[in-house]
Amino acid sequence: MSENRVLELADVDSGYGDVQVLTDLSLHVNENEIVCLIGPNGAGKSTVLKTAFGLLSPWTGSVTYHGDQIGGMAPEDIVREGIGYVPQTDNVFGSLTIDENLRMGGVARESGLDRVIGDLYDQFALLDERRKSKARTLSGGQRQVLAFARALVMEPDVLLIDEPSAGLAPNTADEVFEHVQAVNDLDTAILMVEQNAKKGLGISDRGYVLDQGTVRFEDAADGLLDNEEVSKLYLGA
Ligand SMILES: Nc1ncnc2c1ncn2[C@@H]1O[C@H](COP(=O)(O)OP(=O)(O)OP(=O)(O)O)[C@@H](O)[C@H]1O
Repeated sequence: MSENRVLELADVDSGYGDVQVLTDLSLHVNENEIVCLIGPNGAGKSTVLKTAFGLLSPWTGSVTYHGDQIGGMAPEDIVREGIGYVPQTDNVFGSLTIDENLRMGGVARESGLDRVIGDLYDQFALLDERRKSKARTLSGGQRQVLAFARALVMEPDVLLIDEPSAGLAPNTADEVFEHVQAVNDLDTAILMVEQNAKKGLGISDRGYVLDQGTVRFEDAADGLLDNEEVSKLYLGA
């Protein structure tokens, strides 16, 4: 294996209760990559992130982080290992200030909290300016940025992001995608679920098309964008 795999799901079956959603699903994220998961509603994209983050245990198959098994570990332990997760909704505490939200993101840190939060304020000026404001006063796009920053307080090697552009106006979504790229530029690999497949792939290195709980296509992002079958079936072309 030439590349350095941060996260890998291999031959995973997973689901809710006795309802199977993922079937024999395999995908991976290499160091410093942005990988985009696309596919129709209900394909199982969010379920992949939940299985990688320990919110669901794989029924069969393996989930590995830097080659170590993490399948079945609890989310609080997975966070300590170095995986961050930004869910699609309810990803910040509206009644807490921006600063309090960031500190909550670091409760599992043993040291260095002030240093890392200082670095995040340097990176995200809009958060720095509003430190003492309640998170509920932020716009949808700003809230999304706070959710990224909160997950970054643990300095993860890989960040799982569920539909960062959901519910945002196109211009705001573009700004959020720029922040995703900025996070990646600082050496955090990203596995992102995105409904806006063209834009999501547009900022990604590689992508996977999920349908009915399994991978139908995988390729470089440009390759998926240029693939006629993928375009016709999944990109609305
Ligand atoms: N908590 C749950 N309990 C039972 N079934 C669930 C649960 N969450 C999701 N599902 C089902 O799992 C399947 C896959 O859902 P998932 O949210 O992973 O799809 P998705 O590809 O992310 O779709 P969307 O774009 O609509 O979010 C769907 O049929 C959904 O109804």
